[in-house]
Amino acid sequence: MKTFEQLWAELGRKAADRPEGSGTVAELDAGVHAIGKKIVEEAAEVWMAAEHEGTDRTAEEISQLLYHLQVLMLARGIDLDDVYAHL
Ligand SMILES: N=c1c2ncn([C@@H]3O[C@H](COP(=O)(O)OP(=O)(O)OP(=O)(O)O)[C@@H](O)[C@H]3O)c2ncn1[C@@H]1O[C@H](COP(=O)(O)O)[C@@H](O)[C@H]1O
Repeated sequence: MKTFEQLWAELGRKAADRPEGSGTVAELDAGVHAIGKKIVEEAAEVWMAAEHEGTDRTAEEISQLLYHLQVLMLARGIDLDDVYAHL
């Protein structure tokens, strides 16, 4: 288990160190357009899970959506504080 902030720190390190086999590095290399499509796909899966599946499945889909949102933030150079400023 990890928190949103712990995942953010981990993904930041992956983006900087670019370790072999990292899905995050591959997704960053695919670019903002591809990451955006992944976000839309995961958002739809969150919606479907919330309507038709259980709490655990919905939480899992939400975690994947949060992951892809963080990858997009890295791709666009957006920090947590940039987002928190709008909450
Ligand atoms: N939390 C996640 C995470 N959530 C979602 N995903 C990715 O998003 C995909 C979503 O799963 P789906 O089943 O919806 O997608 P799919 O269509 O079956 O898979 P794809 O064909 O799209 O890859 C997964 O296959 C992962 O590629 C994640 N990939 C990585 N992480 C975490 O990110 C960290 C860094 O990961 P790496 O960069 O891969 O080392 C690690 O702590 C990981 O646990």
